Amino acid sequence: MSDPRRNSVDIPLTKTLVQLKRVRSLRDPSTYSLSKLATTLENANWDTNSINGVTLNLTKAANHHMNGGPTECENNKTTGHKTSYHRKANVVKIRGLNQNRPKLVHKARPRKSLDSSCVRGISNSAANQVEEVNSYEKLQPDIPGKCPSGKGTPSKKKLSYPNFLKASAAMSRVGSPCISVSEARTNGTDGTRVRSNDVAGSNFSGCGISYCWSVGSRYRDLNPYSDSEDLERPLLSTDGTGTEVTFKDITSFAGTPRNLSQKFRPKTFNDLIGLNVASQSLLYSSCKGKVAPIYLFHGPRGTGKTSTARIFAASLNCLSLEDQRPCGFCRECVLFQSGKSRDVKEIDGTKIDRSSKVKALVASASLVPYSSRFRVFIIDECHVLRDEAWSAILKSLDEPYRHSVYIMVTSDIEAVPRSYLSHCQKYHFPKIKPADIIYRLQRICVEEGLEFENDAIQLIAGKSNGSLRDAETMLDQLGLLGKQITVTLVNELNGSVSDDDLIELLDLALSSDTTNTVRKARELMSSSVDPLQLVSQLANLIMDILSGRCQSGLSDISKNFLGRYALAETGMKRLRHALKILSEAEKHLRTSKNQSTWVTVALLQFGSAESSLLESNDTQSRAGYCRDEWVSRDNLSSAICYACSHDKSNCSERRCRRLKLENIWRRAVGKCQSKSIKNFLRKEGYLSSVHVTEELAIAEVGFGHPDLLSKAEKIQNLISTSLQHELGCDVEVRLKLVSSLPASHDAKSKKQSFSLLSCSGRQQDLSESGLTDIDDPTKLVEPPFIKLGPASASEDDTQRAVTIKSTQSESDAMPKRFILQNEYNRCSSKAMSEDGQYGPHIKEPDFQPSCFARTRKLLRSDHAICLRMQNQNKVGLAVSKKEYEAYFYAYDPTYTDCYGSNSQATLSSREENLSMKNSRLGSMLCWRTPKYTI
Ligand SMILES: Nc1ncnc2c1ncn2[C@@H]1O[C@H](COP(=O)(O)OP(=O)(O)OP(=O)(O)O)[C@@H](O)[C@H]1O
Ligand SMILES: [Zn+2]
Repeated sequence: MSDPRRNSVDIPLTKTLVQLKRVRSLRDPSTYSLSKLATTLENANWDTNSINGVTLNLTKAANHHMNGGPTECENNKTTGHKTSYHRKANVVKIRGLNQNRPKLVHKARPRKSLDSSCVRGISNSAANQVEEVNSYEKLQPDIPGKCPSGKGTPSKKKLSYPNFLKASAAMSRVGSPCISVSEARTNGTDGTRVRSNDVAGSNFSGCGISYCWSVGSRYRDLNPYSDSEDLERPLLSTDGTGTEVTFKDITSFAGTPRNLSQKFRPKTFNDLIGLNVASQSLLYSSCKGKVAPIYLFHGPRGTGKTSTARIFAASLNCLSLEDQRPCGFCRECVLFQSGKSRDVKEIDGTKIDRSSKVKALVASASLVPYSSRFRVFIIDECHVLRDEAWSAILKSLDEPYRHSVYIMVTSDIEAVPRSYLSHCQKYHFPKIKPADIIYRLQRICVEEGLEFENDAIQLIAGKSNGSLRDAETMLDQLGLLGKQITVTLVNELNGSVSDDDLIELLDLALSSDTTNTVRKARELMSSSVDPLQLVSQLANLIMDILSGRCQSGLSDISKNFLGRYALAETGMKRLRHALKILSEAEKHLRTSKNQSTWVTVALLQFGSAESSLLESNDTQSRAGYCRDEWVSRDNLSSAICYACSHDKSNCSERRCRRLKLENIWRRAVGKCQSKSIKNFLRKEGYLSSVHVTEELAIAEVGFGHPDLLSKAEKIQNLISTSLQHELGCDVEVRLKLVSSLPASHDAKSKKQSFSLLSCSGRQQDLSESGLTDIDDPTKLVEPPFIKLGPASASEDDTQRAVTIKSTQSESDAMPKRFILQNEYNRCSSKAMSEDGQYGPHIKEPDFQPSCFARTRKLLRSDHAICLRMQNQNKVGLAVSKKEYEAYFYAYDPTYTDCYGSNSQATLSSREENLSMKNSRLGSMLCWRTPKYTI
């Protein structure tokens, strides 16, 4: 039967040789195996004078591989041309190249690699010798001390060179493993090879899949196992003088490793790092013969999927009876390691892009293995396979083929349709743990004689993001520098910031040192550090600190920082919050054109916003006190002032605040006309707190019994009027039931507890007694008190009060910590202007430390309040009725910038704490921060 491939038997050789010559010119002869053949070919003397063809004169070296090879190619049955392969002394003649050649070239192109005639000639003729040379003993390498297959003493037998060449020639059969129908039949008759099922039908004329096998250059470079036409070549002695080929020769033929990844590519399951489960399972599977038809290896890049697939493939075909498979010494292992196995194919998924190739693949899988137990197809990047390919492969699994195994490899399992996934036995390859990477890198350094700093290795491991290949590649690059591998070098190579620099920046940002934060951030980003990378590095650093992975090799300053933050709970909270800000900033960064600004803005939020969070946490922890402090007197016994967290004895305003409230109440009650009411209020009621905004004061008055409370409710207006007279502004009175009245609260010595949450940030505990000085109560309505809302506010509006507290002590300029405690959750405000920008009330905040009035004016609107800190700092708050949104805006004259803090302040109602969730304004304020620099 005619075999079309034979029409072109001589063409591919020419092409291959030309190709090899080209390759030779591109590749380093000392490192790339292909060039070894090319070197030989370079010495070839092409004689084109022959009318019938080309005479190829090979030098002695080149001629070696012909020894023992066949001398005649089989007849070309179609054309009648005789393609001879003469070996005469050092001259090999290839005949049969005639005038029809261009035509043949054209025809033959699609399956050029199938038809390298002379090598085919060799292999075909050598086919009968395969049995002879394929035996384990003949291929057994000389490896003293090793006991192959565990079968007694190690073989000392060396393969003689001619025999080896026979073997290699036999194994070097060029072309696809998929034979044509005719070939299959031909071979089938002598029992060397049969198709188990001719799935392609009688039309199938050769698989033509060598393109599939012949993986791209990447695979050719990296993969000695690929069944590409390049690798289908005879083995050559490098110097031409050798007469014996050892195991070493074979492995070296597979190619000198070009990088550390190749050099240290795992060869057994034991070599795999961090893949215990997968390794054990696959090893067991191959040892026990429980082999699934299709596997799927998935996971991030550089985690050993392809390596494992290869090891598994080798293990499946390993002849060893031991549990340690692949043994590395049996015939199959040697074939595999030398890249000569015909039964293990590595295919790039992108190459199976046509139905013809899919068919060819499936047809090929249906063939019985050449010499092994299984035909293994490793399909890399399987997520690019088309549905057609998947269906064909999966369908073929239904056929009774017991010998084909697919190992699908992908780093993007999401892209593989679920229906296909369920057919596969899946193995996940997780990111390699840093500790494992470090261990591996250290071992490589030792083996390669590289000097290294341990911290540098740790840094590399950290930067490799769980990819061992990335780590090895980085190490490779650093090793080229010929210096010791140091942290600085690693940072330079990666364009990253050192941990000391990062910590300095973090410290500045957390301590709200705006000027220096901006300066440092600029400095780092201008030194070619990508803003995104800076954010990512900062986030990683914080995570390291939070997870207790304190860095070694840091400067004293950095250690000091870690001592302050990593060991203190508050420090950890700050860091957590900073991390949150960074993660939000990262989202913006990806879409922003002005990334540096975003980074700076994020950094500037560390101090303020994080403080809000801290305070909010503090507040929540003592929420009962803050919300109902006038009810509960449990905290009276506490030695800590809840206003400033200082010892009560050090609280400077405590006593006078206490007296102020007592006297306000006393004088207000004194203004009542009715003596009985006067007595009732003086005896049964007490003023627990006053919250004063610009035009409204909210006074809370407590009574110890429900009956008393209901009685008081009847005279609420009277109480209100009295207080209005006393305070000089509208007063909203809130009557509360308290568990018990302070002991002899009407006496000077009574213990009365209330808290005054003022804009100064003082939650005043006025439980002290015995003070006689009475300040002018009107001072209470001045800052530090807060003014809420417009005078024209509706009654609903007047129900609202805002308390802003800072734990900052007066003497302490920074940091500011604000808490928003909001007793309302609705407001008829329009905090945002229509264009989505922040409202007119804060349009052009022109903050001057001394111009509180102006600030107030700027911030003031139906829905904004402003207040002044005792030390002249200002805080603006705008609220909206939407979703309890609240916008917090702060300015601190000790900073050069003003900045917004959005999401972390806590809006709390009496019943519940509501987290402020809106971030819009905060972002905008932050975004426009530079405008407000003064
Ligand atoms: N688990 C591992 N154990 C040992 N070496 C590993 C491991 N993972 C990766 N390597 C190293 O990385 C190199 C590349 O690994 P491999 O090609 O198997 O990764 P991969 O997961 O298939 O990557 P990709 O998805 O990018 O193809 C190996 O040569 C080896 O040096
Ligand atoms: Zn083996």
